[in-house]
Amino acid sequence: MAEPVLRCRGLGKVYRDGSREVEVLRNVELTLDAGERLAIVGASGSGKSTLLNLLGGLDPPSSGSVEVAGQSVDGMSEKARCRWRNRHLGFVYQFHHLLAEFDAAENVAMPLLIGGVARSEALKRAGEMLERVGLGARLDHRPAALSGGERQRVAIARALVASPGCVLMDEPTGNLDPASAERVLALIDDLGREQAAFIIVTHDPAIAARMHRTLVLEEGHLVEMHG
Ligand SMILES: Nc1ncnc2c1ncn2[C@@H]1O[C@H](COP(=O)(O)OP(=O)(O)OP(=O)(O)O)[C@@H](O)[C@H]1O
Repeated sequence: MAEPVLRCRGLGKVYRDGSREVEVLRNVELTLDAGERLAIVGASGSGKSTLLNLLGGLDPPSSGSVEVAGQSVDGMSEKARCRWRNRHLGFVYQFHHLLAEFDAAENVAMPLLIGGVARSEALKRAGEMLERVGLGARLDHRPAALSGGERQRVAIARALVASPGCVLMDEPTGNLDPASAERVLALIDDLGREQAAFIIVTHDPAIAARMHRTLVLEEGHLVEMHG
């Protein structure tokens, strides 16, 4: 049987704020198969962003483990973790997090450059990816010269350019008008069919309905959504 793209076991997160402890995640179990598209929903403050940060190795869990492509992040050095993240994961955040001083093609090329691909090849592949997201005419525009929807499409191109097994998205359309949001979602449908598994955090039931499976975070537990 094929190995899952991502698996977490007994995942827990407690934030300590002075003498106060907030237990945000409790014993979260999740298995994501290749090509699977999963929505995570839950009330504001239920821990969705926290979970995504743990899954992406951006923040350490208080308990439990995360494995991506069969490899656990536990105990990795910072450098090894960055390499692991760059190789296996793509990220799309609510706010694009593009680098202001680089143009669209350079931003998209970044995961390839970090992964050791030569600059000319990286920029060529970035250009092809931007073409695919409908931004072939914007390669040399810096983020400030792009609309919100265009920036988000650049961020999606960047997340996918190195063909990661898994893409983590935190409210990727939360910040967009309905027409731009639809364009971004159509792109996720399209690109998702071809390659990566996706986990998308969303408040929007209509977006969740487009995924294969929806899980809800409730009182720290991740459970199947019913009805
Ligand atoms: N660094 C931190 N220190 C202390 N508490 C935190 C920290 N980060 C998040 N929290 C708390 O953890 C809980 C979960 O936050 P998180 O941002 O993961 O929720 P969310 O479901 O993504 O919310 P939203 O939908 O509003 O973005 C919240 O109660 C928040 O206040």
